[in-house]
Amino acid sequence: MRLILGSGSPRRLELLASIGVVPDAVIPPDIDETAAPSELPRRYCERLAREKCEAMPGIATDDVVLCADTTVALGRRILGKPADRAEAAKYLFALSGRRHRVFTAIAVRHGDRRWLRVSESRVRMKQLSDAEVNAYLDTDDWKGKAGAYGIQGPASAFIPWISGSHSGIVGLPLHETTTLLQSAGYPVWSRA
Ligand SMILES: Cc1cn([C@H]2C[C@H](O)[C@@H](COP(=O)(O)OP(=O)(O)OP(=O)(O)O)O2)c(=O)[nH]c1=O
Repeated sequence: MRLILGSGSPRRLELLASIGVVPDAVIPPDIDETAAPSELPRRYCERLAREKCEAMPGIATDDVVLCADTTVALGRRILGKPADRAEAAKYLFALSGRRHRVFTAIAVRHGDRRWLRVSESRVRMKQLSDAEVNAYLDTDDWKGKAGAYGIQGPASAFIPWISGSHSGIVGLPLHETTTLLQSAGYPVWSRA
C-alpha cells in the first residue's frame, strides 16, 4: 500500500513527517480554485479538497491518496492565497482587529472509497498598524498562504488567541488526518 500526498504544500509534508508519516510520492494537484458565485467558505473548502483528490493522475487501486485545502473565512468572504502584495495587504487590513475562521478539509481516497473531514478553527488578529503590515509584507512570508499569513511564522506575533487546531490552521489537522488514514487502512503509529 502506497501513500500519495496530493499536495505541493511544504507545510503539509512537514506536518505529516512530524507524526512519522512519509508519503511514497508527492503530487501537487492542478485544479481550478475559483469559488462558485455565493459559495460559502466551508463548502468551498470541502469541494476543493475533494476535487484535488479526484484530480490525481496514475493512482493504483491499492494507493491511499491524501489531499487537503485550507480556506480563511471572514464572515462569508473567502480569502484564498493572495495573487500579489497588494492583495495580501488588503487581506491583512481586512483581518486586522477581528476574528475569522480557518477551515482545513482533508480528503482521503482508497480504491472506490472516499473520506472527508473538516477542521474549523477561530483566530483573532490584533489591530495592525501600517508599519506592521508593511514589515510583514517585506518578509514575503505571506506568499502562497490562505488569508495572506502563516501562523507558524512571524505573523504569530499578531495572533493573541486561537480556538481549534493549530496544525489545522497551518494546513493539515493532524488528529483528523491520523483518523482518516487509519480508516483507509494506512498504518499510523503501528509501524515497526
Ligand atoms: C492560514 C494559514 C495557511 N497556510 C497555508 C497552508 C496551505 O499551504 C495554504 C493554503 O492553500 P491551499 O490551496 O490549501 O494549499 P496549497 O496550494 O499551498 O497546496 P496544495 O493545493 O498543493 O495542497 O496556506 C499556512 O501555512 N499557515 C497559515 O496560518
